[in-house]
Amino acid sequence: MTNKELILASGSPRRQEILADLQLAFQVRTSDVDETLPPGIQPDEAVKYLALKKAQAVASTCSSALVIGADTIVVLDGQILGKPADAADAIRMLSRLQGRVHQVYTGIALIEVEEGHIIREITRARKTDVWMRELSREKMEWYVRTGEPLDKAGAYGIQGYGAILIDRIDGCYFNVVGMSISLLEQMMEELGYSMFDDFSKSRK
Ligand SMILES: Cc1cn([C@H]2C[C@H](O)[C@@H](COP(=O)(O)OP(=O)(O)OP(=O)(O)O)O2)c(=O)[nH]c1=O
Repeated sequence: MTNKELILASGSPRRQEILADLQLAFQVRTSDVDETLPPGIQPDEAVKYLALKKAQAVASTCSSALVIGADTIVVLDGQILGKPADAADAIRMLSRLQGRVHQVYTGIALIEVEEGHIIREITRARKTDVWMRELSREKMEWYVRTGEPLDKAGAYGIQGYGAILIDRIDGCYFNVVGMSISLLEQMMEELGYSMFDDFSKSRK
């Protein structure tokens, strides 16, 4: 058992739901980091870079904690697609993704803080291949009208109405939603913790 707090440094409702569904005791603390990427950075490095930035911004305000940061991007033909700027941008993104396979990368950063100091920090990234089916203009317009695409990388959410757009995936489903549970547990184990032994609500 640990006396550390588990802190999710993310405003993403999807990431909060992932941890809540696992019955973990955690707090949410967000920061406002600049998400500009260094030019030419590779996708797996990009998501680790941003996940770490988000986690570091929150870790610097903690006294005794394990802080989780994460970042998700969609990559098509090697080009990074972030969140759409507006509905027209969402249609543009979906037009490019439909009928094709793309990659979703999510980076996770885990930072251990003790007595207000960062002791250890690790970052990992995972990739999932996602096949989106062919979509008519009407289908894309309907989907964008649901409002779902606007706050999501690649303009879709596999966990919502977006499920009807996706034919199949190769890799971790939770990695597409915003954070791979198995990768997070693996990272916790690397630091000598376990989600369920240390942060399960039933153990508090
Ligand atoms: C591809 C895909 C992305 N997404 C979401 C996950 C992330 O919330 C979002 C990518 O944006 P991120 O910048 O990774 O995260 P965020 O801005 O929502 O939250 P924060 O920066 O505070 O951590 O896209 C889905 O919910 N479903 C999907 O299928």
